[in-house]
Amino acid sequence: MDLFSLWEDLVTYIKSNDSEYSEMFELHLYPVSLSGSVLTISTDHTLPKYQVAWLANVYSRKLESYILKTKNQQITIQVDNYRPPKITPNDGPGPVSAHASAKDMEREKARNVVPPAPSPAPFPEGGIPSPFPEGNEPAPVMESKAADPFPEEAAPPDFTNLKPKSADEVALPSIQDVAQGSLFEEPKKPEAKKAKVFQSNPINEEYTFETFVHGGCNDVAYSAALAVAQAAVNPKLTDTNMNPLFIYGPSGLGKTHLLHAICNYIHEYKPELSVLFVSSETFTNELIDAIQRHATNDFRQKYRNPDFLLIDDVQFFGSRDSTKMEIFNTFNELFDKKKNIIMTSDRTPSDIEKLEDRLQSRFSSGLVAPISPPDYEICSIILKNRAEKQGINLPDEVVDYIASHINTNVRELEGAFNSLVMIARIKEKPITLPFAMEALKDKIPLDGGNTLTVDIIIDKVCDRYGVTKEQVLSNARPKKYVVPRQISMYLARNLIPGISFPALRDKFKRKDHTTVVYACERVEKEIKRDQSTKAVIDELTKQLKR
Ligand SMILES: Nc1ncnc2c1ncn2[C@@H]1O[C@H](COP(=O)(O)OP(=O)(O)OP(=O)(O)O)[C@@H](O)[C@H]1O
Repeated sequence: MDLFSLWEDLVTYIKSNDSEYSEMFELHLYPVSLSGSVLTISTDHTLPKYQVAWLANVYSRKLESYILKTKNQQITIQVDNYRPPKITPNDGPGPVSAHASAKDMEREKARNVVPPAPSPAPFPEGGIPSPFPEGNEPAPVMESKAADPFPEEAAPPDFTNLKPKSADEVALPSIQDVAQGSLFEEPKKPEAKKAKVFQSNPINEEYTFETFVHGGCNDVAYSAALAVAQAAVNPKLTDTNMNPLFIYGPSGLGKTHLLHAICNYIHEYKPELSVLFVSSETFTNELIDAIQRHATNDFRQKYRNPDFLLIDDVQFFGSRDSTKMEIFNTFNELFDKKKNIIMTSDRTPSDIEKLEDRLQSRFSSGLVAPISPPDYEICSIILKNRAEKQGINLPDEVVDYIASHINTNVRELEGAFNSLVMIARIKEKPITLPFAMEALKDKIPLDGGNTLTVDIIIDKVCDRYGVTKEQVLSNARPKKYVVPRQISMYLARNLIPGISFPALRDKFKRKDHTTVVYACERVEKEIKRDQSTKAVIDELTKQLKR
């Protein structure tokens, strides 16, 4: 395998699988060397460090696993963030390991803040042609061991294998700008932590950026959350395009984890900032309480002053006028004061029917970042991390078995892992594949289980209500069709992990996905209001999950 055939292969892969990254790849990246099992990629100096970190920490892993799968070779990708010239020869960005932790990257940054100065060409003679126009080439980054504050870090990239290659021989892939313009600079931990400023919801210290496993399904949300937290530490990095940050996706995929991670990060690096983290329910309840006690000033004092307001599950915001008005005013005031607002929801702002238009547009005015169900790789890493943390010996075949069957909801994945560990402890048995299959048979049917589909759900509901599928899928308005139609929509949305409203719109042959949103909310309300509806839904759910 040589450098350029590997590179071309990666380019083809990126173009066909992640075409949205193509532009950035083409403009900013090029292969530098393939030395042993290390592929070094360089970025030009215009690529923000934040995106370099994303490339090094998120996307490289995906490329590595692609190489492993297709070429059966364990390659590590290093990203050399090529920066403009430096005044002193003592500083310079070393390669960012594809597996570097956030802390590693931060240390790397510390060596990288020096103004430009004229200096020699970036590559040794006979090396790869510079991607920069002649005369505009940035100078090389000089490393000096004596002055290196982090001598244990990896050596600079190996340029010895470089062969000349003209730019048009290499189609350059690019990485999409997932969190625009966030330059990544060194946060410094304060010497002594000040008093904790968190209010309301307690923060789980385990939920950090380090413990969040990220990849293609969640990297936009992860990167944006990290960027927001980093901007708190270094306000120069603040990107107003990301305020508010709105993270959405189905249940159990780590949205709340990311909110905790932001709080933990700020608390670690900038504890003097005030961070208020609440659920939408807390917000609504406190508002109602404040109105009843004639204490709305206290409420406003609390909610309109924090540097960061994080609100979880905003789809549950109440629909009272007073709540809507208060959210609107709180939002506007924080926004005007350039304070940060981060929200999560199980759907996009425009899909939250109860929200009036002006709130929907406020919530959508920053970055709306999706989280999708995890893929097999992410699930495997999460399982391995859990097992390692608890000192459990989880054989690879068990990891494979669980990750390939439960890979749509991390909460369920964790539940399966916890049950398995618990049963093994109670029975005092080692965890083997047959043991795991038996222990998890409620969660993973031994026959492999039928994958639940919208059609199966509709059939089951039709049986229950004595109507036909055609009637459910028609536009007929009699109640005897509307009820099973709405219940089918509700069950499909809740039992098929990751299914989106637009996908349900198509399955149910509706013109507009808001019909599905409305149906789900309607059924949710009915379940709360009416015990017999709840019983029917519970029964159908049980049958469908069998
Ligand atoms: N990518 C991930 N890496 C590590 N742990 C994760 C990841 N995604 C989710 N988890 C874990 O899964 C569990 C559920 O996550 P979380 O509560 O953040 O989900 P959520 O999207 O907020 O769900 P809901 O919408 O139901 O509130 C948590 O224990 C969380 O730490």
